[in-house]
Amino acid sequence: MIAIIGAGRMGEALLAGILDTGHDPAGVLITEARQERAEELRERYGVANVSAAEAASRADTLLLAIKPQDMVAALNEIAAALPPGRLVVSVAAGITTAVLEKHLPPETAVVRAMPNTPALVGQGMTAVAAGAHASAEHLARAEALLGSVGRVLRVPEKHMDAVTALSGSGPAYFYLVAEAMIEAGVLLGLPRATAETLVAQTAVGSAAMLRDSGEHPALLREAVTSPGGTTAAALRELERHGLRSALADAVEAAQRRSAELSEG
Ligand SMILES: NC(=O)C1=CN([C@@H]2O[C@H](COP(=O)(O)OP(=O)(O)OC[C@H]3O[C@@H](n4cnc5c(N)ncnc54)[C@H](O)[C@@H]3O)[C@@H](O)[C@H]2O)C=CC1
Ligand SMILES: O=C(O)[C@@H]1CCC=N1
Repeated sequence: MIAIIGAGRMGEALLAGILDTGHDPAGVLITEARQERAEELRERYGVANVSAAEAASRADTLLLAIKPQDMVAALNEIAAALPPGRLVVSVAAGITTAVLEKHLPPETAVVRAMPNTPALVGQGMTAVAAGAHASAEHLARAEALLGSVGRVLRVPEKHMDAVTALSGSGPAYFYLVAEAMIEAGVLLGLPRATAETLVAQTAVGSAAMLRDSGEHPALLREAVTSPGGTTAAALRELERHGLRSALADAVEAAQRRSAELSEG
């Protein structure tokens, strides 16, 4: 039995992805504080909403997808009812395995994970790091669960804030670029629906080449850039407006924020 504690945006992405892989909804519980949200998910996915204590006592694996600011309160509720031998996986930004362990019964196996919302469509990217009491079997169990909704990479825990900044928040950067490109297409006079289709499929195609061709992105970009052509004219403007340094500053800010969240 799996329990997802906190079924907001990330919790739902994981829930939907896990069910899509053929997991029986009867084997998944949710614990969601907002009643109307719990009801919506029950209707959509057929999963039951139970108290944190019931989730802790019935599920072998607890997946915590609540905000970092709500984490300690939720851990205290779970800790009171958690039998030995359970696996607790947290996807909260900035919450270290040490903090999780401190608020759970001694020796509890914890895994810190950082997924992203494309898990909803089975294309997630998750990084995992084991806590002090998580065995190889626990880590493998967390990897199998998160691997059902995309790719999984093991990282040292010290890299988790950087991972959060890059792949955890990363989808938002791509969506912002997509949004801006669609608006630019509309500015050029394209119908909005046309611009949306052009941008979405260009994103999908570019992402597939980036992942599957084995080529460095710089080479893929060069292949689009004809001498004296349109792409070179566009790229010069992107460089002039500081796209690279904007991204470097952005991921640094995200990493800092992730580190701040661990301070409570
Ligand atoms: N949204 C994203 O792209 C990603 C989010 N995360 C992490 O996932 C966590 C959740 O983020 P979001 O889904 O964006 O936030 P959200 O606000 O959409 O979801 C949090 C949910 O938890 C519920 N909740 C709060 N306290 C609770 C409690 N004690 N018991 C049961 N339910 C409770 C809230 O009602 C809400 O539905 C955060 O820790 C975030 O760092 C990690 C990776 C990506
Ligand atoms: O914005 C956030 O804090 C969460 C963590 C990574 C993506 N969303």
